[in-house]
Amino acid sequence: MGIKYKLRAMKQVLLKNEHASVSVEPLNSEFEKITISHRHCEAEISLYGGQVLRFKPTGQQALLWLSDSATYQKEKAIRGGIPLCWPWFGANDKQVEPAGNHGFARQSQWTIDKVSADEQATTIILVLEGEQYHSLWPHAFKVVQTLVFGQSLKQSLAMSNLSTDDAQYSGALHTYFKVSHPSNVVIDTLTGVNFDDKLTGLANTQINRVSCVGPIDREYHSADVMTLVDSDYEHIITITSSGCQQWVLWNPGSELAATMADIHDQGEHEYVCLEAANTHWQTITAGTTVTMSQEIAVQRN
Ligand SMILES: O=P(O)(O)OC[C@H]1O[C@@H](O)[C@H](O)[C@@H](O)[C@@H]1O
Repeated sequence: MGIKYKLRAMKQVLLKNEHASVSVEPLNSEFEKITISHRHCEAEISLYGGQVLRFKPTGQQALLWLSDSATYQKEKAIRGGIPLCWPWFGANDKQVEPAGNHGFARQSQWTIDKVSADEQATTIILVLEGEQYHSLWPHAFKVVQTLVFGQSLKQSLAMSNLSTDDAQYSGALHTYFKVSHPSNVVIDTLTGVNFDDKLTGLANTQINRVSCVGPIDREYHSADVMTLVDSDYEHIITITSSGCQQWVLWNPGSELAATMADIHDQGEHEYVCLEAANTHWQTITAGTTVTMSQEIAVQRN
């Protein structure tokens, strides 16, 4: 089982120095959030899901979308920010019965391991660990998420298999990028890349510039650096991944979004998900650690 989680009754300052202040406070009666203020950025993280909710580099647009209708409730995932899809991505295709999308990490309480800040950034390290934690993933494990909030956001997920058997995982850093409108967004770095289209079930190659207007749900087989250019926000977001073999591009489009209670009215016109992912099963050999990571940086265009 995972570590028993104890909710703090009131706001607690975790760190305050000449560079940053970091505090943790109740988000509602069950959950807590960490708030970070640094000269280079403002950010928030929910300990439920270990999920970055907000990141705004100083002098720039907020980079992450968070639904106004997001639910903050056990056994539900928070819609927005950067949900952690782990230890499986999408539906768990090893199971006969549906297992629930995207694993259990985004529906688990994470704990704070370390907080530090210097002139360049605030670093937060969160941990999720357990054994027999989920019937579909019984392995003893420890996942360490390191978040470095500075002018950019660096995020890494180090997954340790502490059991004596090899384990398999798939996963994604499921980033909801806040955009002026998906039709204003260009991701030319996907042009020429092979993809699996989850809506048609067909494999294809991206010949022309991809449209980010939903419905779109594709797994692009590329580990290249991605650029997301938003003509109205007049900025370029650069996303660099490591330990990830795919980029998933997802926007539900209006028809599906209208059926999703946790997307506020017209919310699907405010984001594009571009997810650093391993959509196929990967092995974590017994006793070893593997890492998925990304860096998100923005510049004016
Ligand atoms: O609604 P969820 O479980 O957060 O998933 C959202 C989407 O996440 C994307 O990563 C998947 O490719 C989509 O198929 C899925 O619909």
